[in-house]
Amino acid sequence: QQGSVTASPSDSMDDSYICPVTTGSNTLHLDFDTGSSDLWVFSTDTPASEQGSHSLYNGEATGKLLSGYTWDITYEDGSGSKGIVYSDKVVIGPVTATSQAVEAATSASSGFVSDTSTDGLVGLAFSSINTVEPQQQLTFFDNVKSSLASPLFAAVLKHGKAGTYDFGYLDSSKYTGSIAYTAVDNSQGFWGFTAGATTVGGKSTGSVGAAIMDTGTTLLYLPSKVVSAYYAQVKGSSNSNTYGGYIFPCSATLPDWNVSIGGTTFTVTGSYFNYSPVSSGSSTCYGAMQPNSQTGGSTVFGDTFIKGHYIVFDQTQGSNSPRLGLAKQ
Ligand SMILES: CC[C@H](C)[C@H](NC(=O)C[C@H](O)[C@H](CC1CCCCC1)NC(=O)CCNC(=O)[C@H](Cc1ccccc1)NC(=O)N1CCC(N)CC1)C(=O)NCc1cnc(C)nc1N
Repeated sequence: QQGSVTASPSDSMDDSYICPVTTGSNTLHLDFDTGSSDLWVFSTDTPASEQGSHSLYNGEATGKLLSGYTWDITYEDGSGSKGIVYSDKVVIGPVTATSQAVEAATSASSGFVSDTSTDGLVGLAFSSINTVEPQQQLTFFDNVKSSLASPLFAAVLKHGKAGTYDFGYLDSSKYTGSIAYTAVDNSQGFWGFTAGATTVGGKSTGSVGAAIMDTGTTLLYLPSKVVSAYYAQVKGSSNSNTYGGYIFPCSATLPDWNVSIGGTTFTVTGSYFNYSPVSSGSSTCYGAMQPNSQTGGSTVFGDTFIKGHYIVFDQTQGSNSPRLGLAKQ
């Protein structure tokens, strides 16, 4: 099988990208996250006080309870959720997993409860970091990959408009030039890779090193040397304690940023580095490139990098030789 599902920005800042997913017989809007490996949803098992206006999965109606199984996840940004586990049919686009572990939330942190755009997450990192106990469960991709035309999925996210996640095939109409491949280190359960030399305005701004490709992270978090060299090219920028990161006048001209990955140079358009005003109506803006000290030291290529590129999460060389493919959209 193979197929594509629409991925829509959750808000005007491209904070995350949301896709319709049918779990059992209900369609929910879920955040596809290559930085975690649990598929969890708001459900009829979520306390009514926490259900908010979310669409709900009804495990009792369509799923098979995995008796005694639990899950409990905490994310980089301190948010989290936990609950019980069903096995059920999950359909993404035209791709079906017949017995997918659907993790029903019995509690979720306040950010999830109030974020009405998202009814849960589809974890697409490696199953080695799935949090279900007593027996770890497989991700949607791991469940379907042997039935896909090719064992791969592609993220085709866009700035301010709908893109897609494609499962099982490469779509040459969605990228230009050729795909550059680079080896993945999945020892920590992530789509880890090595990024190389960076330049801004023709000047070298240092090398990046080990990084992860994470659709579930909004911004681009890089070594401080690279970040400070970038903002040195942005008039009026500063690293603000007040706002916990680099800020600049919203009128500033933001230069493009270039990075070498898999022997090819990729560019993030300067305007993508304007995340948003620090508060509504302010003429001071917050940068979409920030130091990796904000992410516990991990260098994370989040949506700021991913949107505008064609990123292939690929196991065609075997599940022990995962790789990332990158191309320009
Ligand atoms: C099995 C755990 C799993 C691997 C887990 N993985 C992750 O945390 C990475 C994963 O991609 C998660 C997935 C998120 C979680 C929140 C909901 C949306 C998806 N990414 C992050 O936590 C990166 C930091 N957060 C973000 O980038 C969120 C994403 C978001 C978007 C829209 C709405 C709400 C949240 N963005 C914001 O909060 N924004 C508001 C602030 C603005 N400056 C940027 C945008 C982990 O590393 N946990 C270990 C961990 C635990 N505790 C801590 C403190 N750090 C940790 N790393």
